This record gives sequence, structure tokens and C-alpha cells, in this order.
Amino acid sequence: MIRLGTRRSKLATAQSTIVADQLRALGHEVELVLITTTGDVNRAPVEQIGGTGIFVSALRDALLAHEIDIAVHSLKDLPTTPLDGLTLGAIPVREDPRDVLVARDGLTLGELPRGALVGTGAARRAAQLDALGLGIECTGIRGNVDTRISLVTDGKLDAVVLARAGLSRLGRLAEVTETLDPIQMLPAPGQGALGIECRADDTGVLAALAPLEDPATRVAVTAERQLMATLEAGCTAPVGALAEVVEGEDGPELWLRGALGQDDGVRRLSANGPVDDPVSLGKALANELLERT
Ligand SMILES: NCc1[nH]cc(CCC(=O)O)c1CC(=O)O
Repeated sequence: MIRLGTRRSKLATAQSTIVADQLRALGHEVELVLITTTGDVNRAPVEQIGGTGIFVSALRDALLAHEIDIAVHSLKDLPTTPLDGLTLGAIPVREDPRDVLVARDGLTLGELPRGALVGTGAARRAAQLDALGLGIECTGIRGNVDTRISLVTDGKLDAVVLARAGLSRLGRLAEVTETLDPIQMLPAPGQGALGIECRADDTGVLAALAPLEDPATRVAVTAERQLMATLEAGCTAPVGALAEVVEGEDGPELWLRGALGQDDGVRRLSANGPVDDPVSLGKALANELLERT
């Protein structure tokens, strides 16, 4: 029996159920264990109560206490610093990593009137929206996907920006009014990807997770997360990142785009490197972004 720990939110249980069903299809018995995290109970802004790590620490504690055997995280919510004793046993194939707009009256970003009120809790999204110069006003919001979309349907906001992957997993893609091009809106590092965490010495679980692994996704998110980790050491500005394995003339190459929000706008750079060294690529692009600061 594999005990899979999950937060209670609709998105977390949807993601956990997808992974549980994949493991069951491989012949494993899986039980879902519901865990409440600080981030689920406390409605204060995430930055004030400890950052995105508040959603994962209770799950990690339960792993280390042997109360659960695996935890399914949205990779973008998982801190980049590794935790002793735990490892990402599998990173499955990624969903569409892009952000989307859910706007009133089917509007796209370009169709929103000046002064339109757009909700997002992420400094990364706000910085990139501002940089477009559309005269849109960003306002901070929190809460689950249902709550955020209802701010638009109730007429309190003109639009919200959300991750496409979350809406896809919740079966709510029909409400998307525009999928945002990464040229305008680079997603968060790891967005759209799941990370399945387990104890580093749990050989039985590691073997069970191995078939769920997608090597191209791991390479891409490793570069993105390294870019963020290197930038975190040097600044606190909002970061967007997206890596892709593309077929080059001499075989596969890893391309990485990065965006760094600053007082005077958003800096964007890209670089490529060999697929077998995503860490060096992430570091190099981060340092280049910092140099131009
Ligand atoms: N910050 C919350 C969060 N964490 C992961 C997702 C979406 C799913 C994903 O990116 O894998 C979301 C919602 C959102 O940003 O719209």
C-alpha cells in the first residue's frame, strides 16, 4: 500500500488522484491521506506567512514521520532548496505551462479597456502585465481557482490570470478567454509540472514511481528551478522561466527563457545548452540577468 498525502483543495486532490490512478494502473494499491497545511488555513497574503513553502511543509513533515509515502506537489510551489532525506522520485510529463486569462465577456488582454482591474496574487504576473503598457491595473488576490474565477463572474474584477494547467486538471478550460504567449507572460519556474516527493531511501516507492518519470520535463524544470535558485541568492525580484527541449541540427538542445521584474520594467533573456547539463544553463542565464540589473 502506497500512502499518498495531499492537501484538501480541489486542485491538490485532482492532481493527487491523477497520480494515484496512474500508480493503480501499474498494479499498486494507493490510499489518499488528507493533510491540512498552514497555507490552507491562514487566509493572509502568502508572503506574510512564510512564502509558498507554507503549502508543502506539512506534507514534507508527514513524509519524514513515515505517515505518508509520497506527496504530489505543483512544482512551482515547491521550494528549490532540497530537503535532507527527501527526493523527487518522479517528475511526470508536464501539462501546458502557460498562463491564461479568464476575462468578462470573452475578452482578451488586448481588448480590455484601460483601467481594467485584473486580479493576480503573483508579483511575476503583475510585473509582466505592467510591462505590456496596456494601462491595466493589477490587484492582489488569493484563494482557490473557484474563488478567483468567481471574482470575474460576480463582476468584482474584469479578469484574472491563472495557470492553464490548473484549469485543465479541474476541467475548467472552457472558461479561458485567452492563452497568454510566453513572449508576453513567462510562466513561473516549474509551472504545469508535478513533482512526486518521497523518502530518498525508500527503494520500493522509488521503483514504483520510475515509470511515471518524463526525462524531458525533468531537464526543463531543473533548468528553470536552477535559474530561480541562483536569482534568489542575488535578488528578491519576481521571476518567470520556461525551458524546452527542442530538436537542433546536431540533436536535442535545451532552451531556457528567463524574465526578471525590476523597478523599471521586465528584463528578458534566453540561452541554450546541452540537455545533459540543465543546472549550468540555469545558473548562466540567472547570472546574465543579474549582470544586467
Ligand atoms: N499558486 C497556486 C497554484 N499552484 C499550482 C497551480 C496551477 C497548476 C500548476 O502550475 O501546475 C496554481 C494555481 C494558479 O497559479 O493558477
